[in-house]
Amino acid sequence: MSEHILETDRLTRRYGDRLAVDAVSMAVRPREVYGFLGPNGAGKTTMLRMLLGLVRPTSGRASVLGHPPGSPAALAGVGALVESPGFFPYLSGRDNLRVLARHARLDDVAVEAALEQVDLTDRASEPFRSYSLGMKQRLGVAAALLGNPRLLILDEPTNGLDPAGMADMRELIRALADAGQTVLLSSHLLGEVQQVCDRVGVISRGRLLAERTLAELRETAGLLVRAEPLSRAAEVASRMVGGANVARVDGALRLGVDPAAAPNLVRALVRADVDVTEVRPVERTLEHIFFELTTPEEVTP
Ligand SMILES: Nc1ncnc2c1ncn2[C@@H]1O[C@H](COP(=O)(O)OP(=O)(O)OP(=O)(O)O)[C@@H](O)[C@H]1O
Repeated sequence: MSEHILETDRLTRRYGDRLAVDAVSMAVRPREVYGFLGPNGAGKTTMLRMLLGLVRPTSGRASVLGHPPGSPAALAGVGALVESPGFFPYLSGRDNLRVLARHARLDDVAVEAALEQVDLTDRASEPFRSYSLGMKQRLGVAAALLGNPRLLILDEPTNGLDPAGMADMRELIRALADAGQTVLLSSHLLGEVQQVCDRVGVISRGRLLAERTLAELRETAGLLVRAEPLSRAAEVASRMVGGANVARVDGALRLGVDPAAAPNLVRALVRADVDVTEVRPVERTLEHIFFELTTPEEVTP
Protein backbone atom coordinates (compact mmCIF):
# COMPACT_ATOMS: atom_id res chain seq x y z
CA MET A 1 0.00 0.00 0.00
CA SER A 2 1.09 3.60 -0.50
CA GLU A 3 2.32 5.91 2.23
CA HIS A 4 -1.00 7.74 2.13
CA ILE A 5 -3.48 7.58 4.97
CA LEU A 6 -6.31 8.18 2.59
CA GLU A 7 -6.61 8.22 -1.18
CA THR A 8 -9.36 8.78 -3.67
CA ASP A 9 -9.41 8.10 -7.37
CA ARG A 10 -11.99 10.01 -9.39
CA LEU A 11 -14.47 9.75 -6.55
CA THR A 12 -17.89 10.90 -7.72
CA ARG A 13 -21.34 11.32 -6.18
CA ARG A 14 -24.34 12.32 -8.19
CA TYR A 15 -27.73 13.32 -6.77
CA GLY A 16 -30.13 13.21 -9.71
CA ASP A 17 -28.75 15.70 -12.22
CA ARG A 18 -26.45 17.31 -9.72
CA LEU A 19 -22.83 16.27 -9.39
CA ALA A 20 -22.17 16.90 -5.70
CA VAL A 21 -18.64 15.48 -6.01
CA ASP A 22 -17.09 15.29 -9.45
CA ALA A 23 -14.16 12.91 -10.03
CA VAL A 24 -12.08 14.02 -7.05
CA SER A 25 -8.64 12.45 -6.77
CA MET A 26 -6.72 13.41 -3.67
CA ALA A 27 -4.52 11.98 -0.98
CA VAL A 28 -3.83 12.69 2.68
CA ARG A 29 -0.35 12.02 4.00
CA PRO A 30 0.45 10.76 7.47
CA ARG A 31 0.64 13.43 10.17
CA GLU A 32 -0.59 16.27 8.03
CA VAL A 33 -3.60 18.51 8.47
CA TYR A 34 -5.37 18.53 5.12
CA GLY A 35 -8.15 21.04 4.56
CA PHE A 36 -10.97 20.95 2.06
CA LEU A 37 -11.62 24.58 1.30
CA GLY A 38 -14.73 25.63 -0.56
CA PRO A 39 -17.96 27.60 -0.33
CA ASN A 40 -21.24 26.20 0.92
CA GLY A 41 -22.54 23.52 -1.40
CA ALA A 42 -19.11 22.81 -2.90
CA GLY A 43 -19.36 19.13 -2.01
CA LYS A 44 -17.15 19.01 1.08
CA THR A 45 -19.62 17.25 3.35
CA THR A 46 -20.57 14.75 0.65
CA MET A 47 -16.89 14.00 0.14
CA LEU A 48 -16.30 13.43 3.86
CA ARG A 49 -19.44 11.32 4.15
CA MET A 50 -18.26 9.10 1.31
CA LEU A 51 -14.91 8.67 3.06
CA LEU A 52 -16.76 7.49 6.17
CA GLY A 53 -18.95 5.10 4.23
CA LEU A 54 -22.08 7.12 5.06
CA VAL A 55 -22.76 7.90 1.41
CA ARG A 56 -22.13 5.49 -1.42
CA PRO A 57 -20.07 6.88 -4.31
CA THR A 58 -21.70 6.88 -7.73
CA SER A 59 -18.32 6.00 -9.22
CA GLY A 60 -14.62 6.14 -8.46
CA ARG A 61 -12.66 4.57 -5.65
CA ALA A 62 -11.39 5.49 -2.22
CA SER A 63 -9.14 3.86 0.29
CA VAL A 64 -9.01 4.79 3.97
CA LEU A 65 -6.08 3.37 5.91
CA GLY A 66 -5.74 0.92 3.05
CA HIS A 67 -9.33 -0.30 3.31
CA PRO A 68 -12.65 0.51 1.62
CA PRO A 69 -14.45 3.44 3.29
CA GLY A 70 -17.00 2.33 5.85
CA SER A 71 -15.47 -1.12 6.24
CA PRO A 72 -14.86 -2.21 9.84
CA ALA A 73 -11.09 -2.09 9.27
CA ALA A 74 -11.28 1.50 7.99
CA LEU A 75 -13.72 2.67 10.66
CA ALA A 76 -11.56 1.19 13.41
CA GLY A 77 -8.86 3.72 12.63
CA VAL A 78 -10.99 6.79 11.96
CA GLY A 79 -12.62 9.27 14.33
CA ALA A 80 -15.10 11.73 12.88
CA LEU A 81 -17.10 14.81 13.72
CA VAL A 82 -19.32 15.21 10.72
CA GLU A 83 -22.75 15.77 12.18
CA SER A 84 -23.20 17.27 15.61
CA PRO A 85 -23.10 14.21 17.82
CA GLY A 86 -26.19 13.43 19.86
CA PHE A 87 -24.99 14.17 23.36
CA PHE A 88 -27.37 13.84 26.29
CA PRO A 89 -27.98 17.36 27.68
CA TYR A 90 -28.34 16.35 31.33
CA LEU A 91 -25.33 14.05 31.42
CA SER A 92 -21.90 15.47 32.10
CA GLY A 93 -19.32 15.68 29.35
CA ARG A 94 -17.49 12.78 30.97
CA ASP A 95 -20.59 10.59 31.23
CA ASN A 96 -21.53 11.34 27.63
CA LEU A 97 -18.11 10.11 26.55
CA ARG A 98 -18.46 7.07 28.82
CA VAL A 99 -21.68 6.11 27.03
CA LEU A 100 -19.90 6.31 23.68
CA ALA A 101 -16.85 4.50 25.03
CA ARG A 102 -18.99 1.63 26.28
CA HIS A 103 -20.48 1.19 22.80
CA ALA A 104 -16.98 1.09 21.37
CA ARG A 105 -15.79 -1.31 24.10
CA LEU A 106 -13.33 1.23 25.44
CA ASP A 107 -12.56 1.85 29.09
CA ASP A 108 -12.59 4.98 31.25
CA VAL A 109 -8.90 5.49 30.65
CA ALA A 110 -9.72 6.24 27.01
CA VAL A 111 -12.38 8.72 28.15
CA GLU A 112 -9.98 10.57 30.43
CA ALA A 113 -7.32 10.64 27.71
CA ALA A 114 -9.76 12.16 25.22
CA LEU A 115 -10.96 14.76 27.75
CA GLU A 116 -7.36 15.67 28.44
CA GLN A 117 -6.56 16.01 24.73
CA VAL A 118 -9.31 18.58 24.20
CA ASP A 119 -8.62 20.33 27.51
CA LEU A 120 -12.00 19.61 29.05
CA THR A 121 -10.90 17.65 32.10
CA ASP A 122 -11.64 20.54 34.48
CA ARG A 123 -15.21 20.92 33.22
CA ALA A 124 -15.89 17.24 32.51
CA SER A 125 -18.27 16.72 35.43
CA GLU A 126 -20.58 19.58 34.41
CA PRO A 127 -23.72 18.82 32.42
CA PHE A 128 -23.41 19.04 28.65
CA ARG A 129 -26.23 21.60 28.44
CA SER A 130 -24.19 24.08 30.49
CA TYR A 131 -21.30 24.01 28.01
CA SER A 132 -20.52 26.86 25.65
CA LEU A 133 -20.75 26.09 21.95
CA GLY A 134 -16.97 25.87 21.78
CA MET A 135 -16.90 23.35 24.64
CA LYS A 136 -19.66 21.31 23.00
CA GLN A 137 -17.63 21.24 19.82
CA ARG A 138 -14.50 20.24 21.74
CA LEU A 139 -16.44 17.41 23.37
CA GLY A 140 -17.41 16.33 19.84
CA VAL A 141 -13.72 16.20 18.95
CA ALA A 142 -13.06 14.23 22.16
CA ALA A 143 -15.72 11.73 21.07
CA ALA A 144 -13.96 11.42 17.71
CA LEU A 145 -10.64 10.89 19.49
CA LEU A 146 -11.88 7.99 21.61
CA GLY A 147 -9.83 4.92 20.87
CA ASN A 148 -6.94 6.92 19.46
CA PRO A 149 -7.81 6.90 15.74
CA ARG A 150 -5.05 7.29 13.17
CA LEU A 151 -7.18 9.67 11.13
CA LEU A 152 -9.48 12.40 12.41
CA ILE A 153 -12.16 13.74 10.04
CA LEU A 154 -13.80 17.03 11.02
CA ASP A 155 -16.53 18.75 9.01
CA GLU A 156 -16.42 22.53 9.51
CA PRO A 157 -15.11 22.23 13.06
CA THR A 158 -15.26 25.97 13.72
CA ASN A 159 -18.73 26.53 12.28
CA GLY A 160 -20.89 28.66 14.55
CA LEU A 161 -18.11 29.40 17.01
CA ASP A 162 -17.22 32.91 18.15
CA PRO A 163 -13.68 34.18 17.45
CA ALA A 164 -12.36 32.89 20.79
CA GLY A 165 -13.97 29.50 20.23
CA MET A 166 -12.51 29.39 16.72
CA ALA A 167 -9.05 30.21 18.04
CA ASP A 168 -9.39 27.45 20.68
CA MET A 169 -10.42 24.93 18.05
CA ARG A 170 -7.53 25.92 15.76
CA GLU A 171 -5.13 25.57 18.65
CA LEU A 172 -6.56 22.17 19.49
CA ILE A 173 -6.22 20.91 15.92
CA ARG A 174 -2.64 22.16 15.69
CA ALA A 175 -1.80 20.54 19.03
CA LEU A 176 -3.26 17.23 17.86
CA ALA A 177 -1.28 17.44 14.63
CA ASP A 178 1.91 18.29 16.51
CA ALA A 179 1.33 15.16 18.57
CA GLY A 180 1.26 13.10 15.38
CA GLN A 181 -2.45 13.00 14.56
CA THR A 182 -3.47 13.07 10.90
CA VAL A 183 -6.44 15.38 10.35
CA LEU A 184 -8.75 15.93 7.39
CA LEU A 185 -11.09 18.87 7.83
CA SER A 186 -13.38 21.03 5.77
CA SER A 187 -13.95 24.75 5.93
CA HIS A 188 -15.33 27.61 3.88
CA LEU A 189 -12.93 30.09 5.49
CA LEU A 190 -9.60 30.71 3.80
CA GLY A 191 -8.09 32.42 6.85
CA GLU A 192 -9.13 29.47 8.94
CA VAL A 193 -7.45 26.76 6.85
CA GLN A 194 -4.41 28.98 6.36
CA GLN A 195 -3.86 28.92 10.07
CA VAL A 196 -4.20 25.20 10.69
CA CYS A 197 -3.63 23.22 7.52
CA ASP A 198 -0.41 21.94 5.99
CA ARG A 199 -2.11 21.34 2.68
CA VAL A 200 -5.33 22.57 1.21
CA GLY A 201 -7.58 21.14 -1.47
CA VAL A 202 -9.68 23.87 -3.06
CA ILE A 203 -13.08 22.50 -3.98
CA SER A 204 -15.84 24.21 -5.90
CA ARG A 205 -18.99 22.78 -7.46
CA GLY A 206 -17.83 19.29 -6.68
CA ARG A 207 -14.46 19.66 -8.43
CA LEU A 208 -11.08 19.71 -6.79
CA LEU A 209 -9.54 22.75 -8.46
CA ALA A 210 -6.12 22.64 -6.87
CA GLU A 211 -4.08 21.27 -4.04
CA ARG A 212 -1.74 23.76 -2.44
CA THR A 213 0.66 23.76 0.45
CA LEU A 214 0.29 26.46 3.03
CA ALA A 215 3.35 28.24 1.65
CA GLU A 216 1.82 28.28 -1.83
CA LEU A 217 -1.41 29.70 -0.47
CA ARG A 218 0.50 32.41 1.36
CA GLU A 219 2.12 33.42 -1.90
CA THR A 220 -1.28 34.33 -3.18
CA ALA A 221 -1.21 37.43 -1.00
CA GLY A 222 -1.13 40.89 -2.55
CA LEU A 223 -0.67 44.54 -1.58
CA LEU A 224 -3.21 47.22 -0.77
CA VAL A 225 -2.08 50.77 -1.49
CA ARG A 226 -3.86 53.99 -0.50
CA ALA A 227 -2.37 57.05 -2.14
CA GLU A 228 -3.16 60.51 -3.55
CA PRO A 229 -3.69 61.11 -6.39
CA LEU A 230 -4.83 57.57 -6.94
CA SER A 231 -4.77 57.75 -10.74
CA ARG A 232 -1.09 58.72 -10.77
CA ALA A 233 -0.38 55.98 -8.25
CA ALA A 234 -2.14 53.52 -10.54
CA GLU A 235 0.01 54.63 -13.49
CA VAL A 236 3.23 54.20 -11.55
CA ALA A 237 2.16 50.84 -10.14
CA SER A 238 1.07 49.63 -13.57
CA ARG A 239 4.47 50.52 -15.03
CA MET A 240 6.15 48.56 -12.26
CA VAL A 241 4.03 45.45 -11.93
CA GLY A 242 1.97 45.42 -15.11
CA GLY A 243 -1.49 46.90 -15.57
CA ALA A 244 -3.15 43.50 -15.29
CA ASN A 245 -1.91 43.26 -11.70
CA VAL A 246 -3.42 46.55 -10.62
CA ALA A 247 -7.06 46.94 -9.61
CA ARG A 248 -8.94 49.83 -8.04
CA VAL A 249 -10.98 48.63 -5.09
CA ASP A 250 -12.91 50.96 -2.77
CA GLY A 251 -10.73 54.02 -3.33
CA ALA A 252 -7.48 52.07 -3.05
CA LEU A 253 -5.24 50.03 -5.31
CA ARG A 254 -5.02 46.31 -4.94
CA LEU A 255 -1.89 44.88 -6.49
CA GLY A 256 -1.49 41.23 -7.34
CA VAL A 257 2.16 41.11 -6.34
CA ASP A 258 4.35 39.64 -3.65
CA PRO A 259 4.15 41.94 -0.60
CA ALA A 260 7.96 42.02 -0.66
CA ALA A 261 7.61 44.45 -3.58
CA ALA A 262 6.34 47.14 -1.17
CA PRO A 263 9.57 49.13 -0.54
CA ASN A 264 10.40 49.53 -4.24
CA LEU A 265 6.86 50.48 -5.00
CA VAL A 266 6.71 53.13 -2.26
CA ARG A 267 10.01 54.64 -3.45
CA ALA A 268 8.69 54.89 -7.00
CA LEU A 269 5.42 56.44 -5.84
CA VAL A 270 7.18 59.05 -3.72
CA ARG A 271 9.52 59.92 -6.62
CA ALA A 272 6.41 60.51 -8.74
CA ASP A 273 5.07 62.98 -6.15
CA VAL A 274 2.38 60.64 -4.93
CA ASP A 275 1.39 60.83 -1.25
CA VAL A 276 1.31 57.31 0.12
CA THR A 277 -1.00 56.97 3.14
CA GLU A 278 -1.15 53.20 3.53
CA VAL A 279 0.58 50.13 2.18
CA ARG A 280 -0.18 46.73 3.61
CA PRO A 281 -0.18 43.10 2.57
CA VAL A 282 -3.62 41.69 1.93
CA GLU A 283 -4.81 38.16 1.82
CA ARG A 284 -6.60 37.30 -1.35
CA THR A 285 -10.14 36.34 -0.64
CA LEU A 286 -11.43 32.88 -1.29
CA GLU A 287 -13.31 34.40 -4.24
CA HIS A 288 -10.06 35.69 -5.73
CA ILE A 289 -8.41 32.32 -5.42
CA PHE A 290 -11.38 30.61 -7.05
CA PHE A 291 -11.35 33.20 -9.80
CA GLU A 292 -7.70 32.59 -10.50
CA LEU A 293 -8.06 28.85 -10.42
CA THR A 294 -11.04 28.81 -12.73
CA THR A 295 -9.58 31.34 -15.19
CA PRO A 296 -5.86 30.62 -15.11
CA GLU A 297 -5.09 32.74 -18.21
CA GLU A 298 -6.13 35.98 -16.56
CA VAL A 299 -4.40 37.86 -13.82
CA THR A 300 -6.41 39.31 -10.95
CA PRO A 301 -8.62 42.10 -12.27
N1 LIG B 1 -28.85 13.91 0.12
C1 LIG B 1 -28.76 14.80 -0.86
N2 LIG B 1 -29.71 14.84 -1.82
C2 LIG B 1 -29.64 15.73 -2.84
N3 LIG B 1 -28.65 16.63 -3.00
C3 LIG B 1 -27.69 16.65 -2.08
C4 LIG B 1 -27.68 15.75 -0.96
N4 LIG B 1 -26.57 16.00 -0.22
C5 LIG B 1 -25.93 17.02 -0.83
N5 LIG B 1 -26.59 17.41 -1.94
C6 LIG B 1 -26.18 18.48 -2.86
O1 LIG B 1 -24.84 18.28 -3.20
C7 LIG B 1 -24.13 19.52 -3.27
C8 LIG B 1 -22.93 19.48 -2.31
O2 LIG B 1 -23.40 19.49 -0.97
P1 LIG B 1 -22.44 19.35 0.28
O3 LIG B 1 -23.30 19.39 1.51
O4 LIG B 1 -21.55 18.20 0.09
O5 LIG B 1 -21.59 20.67 0.17
P2 LIG B 1 -20.68 21.37 1.25
O6 LIG B 1 -19.50 21.86 0.52
O7 LIG B 1 -20.46 20.48 2.40
O8 LIG B 1 -21.57 22.57 1.68
P3 LIG B 1 -22.03 23.02 3.14
O9 LIG B 1 -20.82 23.67 3.73
O10 LIG B 1 -23.14 23.98 2.82
O11 LIG B 1 -22.49 21.78 3.84
C9 LIG B 1 -25.14 20.59 -2.92
O12 LIG B 1 -25.61 21.13 -4.13
C10 LIG B 1 -26.22 19.84 -2.19
O13 LIG B 1 -27.46 20.48 -2.36
